[in-house]
Amino acid sequence: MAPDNRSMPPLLQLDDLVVDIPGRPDGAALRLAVRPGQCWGVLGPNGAGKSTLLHTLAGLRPARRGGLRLDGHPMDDLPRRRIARHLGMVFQDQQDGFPATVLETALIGRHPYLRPWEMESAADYAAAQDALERTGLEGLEHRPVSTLSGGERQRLAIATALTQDPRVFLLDEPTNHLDLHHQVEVLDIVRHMVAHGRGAILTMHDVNLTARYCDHLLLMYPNGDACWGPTRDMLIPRALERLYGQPLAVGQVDGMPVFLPLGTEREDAEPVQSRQNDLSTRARHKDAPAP
Ligand SMILES: Nc1ncnc2c1ncn2[C@@H]1O[C@H](COP(=O)(O)OP(=O)(O)OP(=O)(O)O)[C@@H](O)[C@H]1O
Repeated sequence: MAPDNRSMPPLLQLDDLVVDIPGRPDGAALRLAVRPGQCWGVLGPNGAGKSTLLHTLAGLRPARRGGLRLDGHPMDDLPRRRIARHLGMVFQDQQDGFPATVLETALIGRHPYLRPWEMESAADYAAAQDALERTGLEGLEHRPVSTLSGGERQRLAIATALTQDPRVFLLDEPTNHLDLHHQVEVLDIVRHMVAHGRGAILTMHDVNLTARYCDHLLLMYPNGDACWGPTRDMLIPRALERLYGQPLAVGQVDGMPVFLPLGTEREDAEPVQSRQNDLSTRARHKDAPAP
């Protein structure tokens, strides 16, 4: 049975945090806690403020109101190095700051643990190598990052965060640029880290993968509203339709809800309830034509 992590002290706590989205009135004050073993998915349409929230949680931009606590300590009181050991951020788009190889880039994850001018140790190299292997980048160690494909670059960003080994992973669209197999592989890695006592917050656009991998959801609406809670309580079709302004069909696969976007141009669009389909794998396999 999964441990009841509600009794564990939060790794990251949002105390009535209001994200500062330029030119917009105050949105909802977020009061939630990320505990060891929890994976939070942040869903919302383009421009709702998901990346801005993650940057705020990483301490890269100030909140408009409220505060953050790491392990119970106000983040404002903590030195940057301590924060960098606690929080690992993967950005939505990776920038090539300066020419570097794949291995050198993964090793950046060890910087919060090194003194100024200290060289990486054999253990640091081993951590980077292990992260590259876990993300399927072994063999590319000496390639310039500029030669990587979009998906390889995204996996390198995840590998760098794994090398950093933070307590909380802040991942801005971690499945960006990834094919289906690598999406699942990366989310399995996140799940593994979470199962080993880390916490994670992921912004995502794929509702179905989010529902499958995240045990908690935060829904961010474009008007600044937000709601959050355990995933099983949040997957309400009408709430998701309102979130995206998008009609959805709802089915089931292996006992999990599955949401499919419907065309918006149909005038005869039926209400959600009557569009529910049984997409269970057993039903599909039974009805599938013989190969
Ligand atoms: N530095 C800035 N100056 C002005 N506006 C900004 C700035 N940063 C973000 N914004 C605006 O804030 C809003 C929220 O942006 P954000 O990138 O957080 O949204 P998002 O939910 O992550 O979107 P997406 O799903 O498209 O990645 C957007 O309207 C964006 O244009």
